Amino acid sequence: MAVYTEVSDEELQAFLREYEIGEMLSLKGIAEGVENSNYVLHTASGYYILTLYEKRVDPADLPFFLGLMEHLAEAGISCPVPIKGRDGSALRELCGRPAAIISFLDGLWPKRIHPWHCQRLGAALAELHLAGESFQIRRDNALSLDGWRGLVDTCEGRADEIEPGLAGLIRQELNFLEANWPSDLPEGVIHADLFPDNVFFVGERLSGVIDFYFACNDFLAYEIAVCLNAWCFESDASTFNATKARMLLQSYQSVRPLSEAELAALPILARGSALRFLLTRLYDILNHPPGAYVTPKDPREYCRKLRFHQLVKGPGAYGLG
Ligand SMILES: Nc1ncnc2c1ncn2[C@@H]1O[C@H](COP(=O)(O)OP(=O)(O)O)[C@@H](O)[C@H]1O
Ligand SMILES: N[C@@H](CCOP(=O)(O)O)C(=O)O
Repeated sequence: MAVYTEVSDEELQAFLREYEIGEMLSLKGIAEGVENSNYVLHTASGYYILTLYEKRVDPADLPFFLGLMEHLAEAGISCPVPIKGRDGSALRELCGRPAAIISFLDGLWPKRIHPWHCQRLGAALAELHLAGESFQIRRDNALSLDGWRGLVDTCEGRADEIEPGLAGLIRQELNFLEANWPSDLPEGVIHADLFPDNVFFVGERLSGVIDFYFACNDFLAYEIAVCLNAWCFESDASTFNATKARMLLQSYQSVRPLSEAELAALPILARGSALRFLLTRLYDILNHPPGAYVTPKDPREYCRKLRFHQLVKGPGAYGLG
């Protein structure tokens, strides 16, 4: 359950006086999510999402996240739009936390992934990458190579509690990635957490993308690798579904063709992406406060995905060629 901060009726009413979105009708906490406190807010003018940004979000990054959503929505990407108050600002404070209201997106995230989901995702991702080209603010990816080293240093002492041999796996993989990580691929704004729970569908139409709170500048092809991991494995997390990957890659390339260098880099980018989610999940499970509402995600899923990519010889393994 992701409601860390409770909001009283009085606090909410005072907060809403800063907006022109009508009288408050109801406020309901949202159980899903990990990072922030999210509520569905119903007012006389419709439904919205109220987010209170919790301690893992650096307030200095919020203008990037909110500005990006506004920029992408203006460019025609279906994503939440930050709602501005009477003073023209979308970012203010509630219950001692930075807080914002964003528009509500219709749709449901897919619990079971079919190849057609991956096809819709590929084109939407490429459109997002193109729309991000003209966004002026920059945010480096704190969860790329440098960040991974910090997480390995913090976690490796207790990693074998989760799976025997895990400490060795992550140390060796980090060494490999540090020696081989590409340096000259096309960069741009990426969502960086484009998992199925952040992509909504209405029927077979992709209705929108949410949760831009990891967005940053990085290799565009790294984002594709994140999606290959999050969308294209079967539920055992070891069996890779090359049909889903082909649908994703072909559809992406129908909007933004990938260079030879980007295609050749996919296996190492997929290894890096697997290590990134392995490490953040490992950190979260090792530092999970007893009794906390949020259920930590399983890092071992990403060990299995990493082991798959370690055996990959080239991009053909992802359904191409
Ligand atoms: N703009 C939105 N429209 C509709 N539902 C949303 C929207 N933003 C968030 N949600 C709901 O809130 C849940 C958690 O949001 P998310 O941004 O993923 O949280 P967190 O960043 O804490 O992980 C989502 O799974 C979805 O159900
Ligand atoms: N997608 C990450 C966790 C981040 O959670 P989200 O609810 O903010 O998408 C993972 O699966 O490890």
